[in-house]
Amino acid sequence: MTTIEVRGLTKRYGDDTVVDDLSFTVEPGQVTGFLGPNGAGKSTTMKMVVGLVAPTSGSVTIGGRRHRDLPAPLTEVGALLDAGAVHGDRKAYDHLLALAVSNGLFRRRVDEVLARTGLDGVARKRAGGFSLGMRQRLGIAAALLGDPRVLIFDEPVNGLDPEGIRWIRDFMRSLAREGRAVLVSSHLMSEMAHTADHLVVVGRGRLIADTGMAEFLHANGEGTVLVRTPERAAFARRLTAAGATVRDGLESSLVVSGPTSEEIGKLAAHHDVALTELTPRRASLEDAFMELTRDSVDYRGAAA
Ligand SMILES: Nc1ncnc2c1ncn2[C@@H]1O[C@H](COP(=O)(O)OP(=O)(O)OP(=O)(O)O)[C@@H](O)[C@H]1O
Repeated sequence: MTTIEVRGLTKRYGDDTVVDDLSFTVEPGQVTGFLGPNGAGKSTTMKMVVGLVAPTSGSVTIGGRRHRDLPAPLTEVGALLDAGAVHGDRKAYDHLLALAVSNGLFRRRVDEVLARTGLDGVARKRAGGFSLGMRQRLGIAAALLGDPRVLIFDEPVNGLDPEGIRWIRDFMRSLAREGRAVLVSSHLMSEMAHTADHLVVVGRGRLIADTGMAEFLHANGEGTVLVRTPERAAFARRLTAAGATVRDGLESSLVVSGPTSEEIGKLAAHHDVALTELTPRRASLEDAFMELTRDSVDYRGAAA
């Protein structure tokens, strides 16, 4: 199983430290969301993974080896870094064929990746006429040419319409289900909530959080239930006796974790307690992310 191991990774441009002693691991079989505000150093880190930028110090390895030591890099790691980087006058098929041939890959992979990304119908069309969504698919097709175990995508859904976003999300999930390690960057928490199993959050080049998605959701309120009742103290005791964890919420409410809202409703009915509110809470991920990165946003609007 191939992982990406980032250890003490640092990049300085002059006096600016844009990636600062970053360490994390991207595990196979899951989507790792790489999240941070604009300018946090995500793209620079991804470029260091694939050897396009040299680290000032620290290391990044793929399956234990640095990118420059991989004998056939495209068969180990595929990357979508900039979807615009395709010759506009080249046909999709020819673009992929040139990449395959120059990297010693089988020609049949071109047809395979075109089919997998749904581009077989436009393979003989010039990439210059492609929509942004189709250019993204072509970039993904190129990343998949060597059938690599590790894939990295830099802001793949930026600028796409809802259908394009849905397609990319589902596609990344299917790559992870095949046991590949998938690293995808975004500056939108809401995007990650739909896609990632694991989260690596950065701000000003530094690691802010490295956590499972489920843990992150739970820590930020997902799975709790807001309860209001005129018999607040008595019902809180009943809930605690039934094994729930109860804390005081705003405006005389109770925030209950453990049981579902249905179980809480049944417990109330059983003890003849009137409830005036019973609301399962959804975590506000965007709020949680803003809170996490509050001190590391470079340029904030005047209203913030
Ligand atoms: N070649 C370079 N020379 C000097 N500074 C650079 C260079 N490349 C990136 N930077 C700076 O490094 C910082 C991090 O940039 P980077 O693109 O890695 O961030 P990012 O998290 O991907 O942000 P975004 O979401 O805006 O792309 C920025 O302040 C950027 O201006």
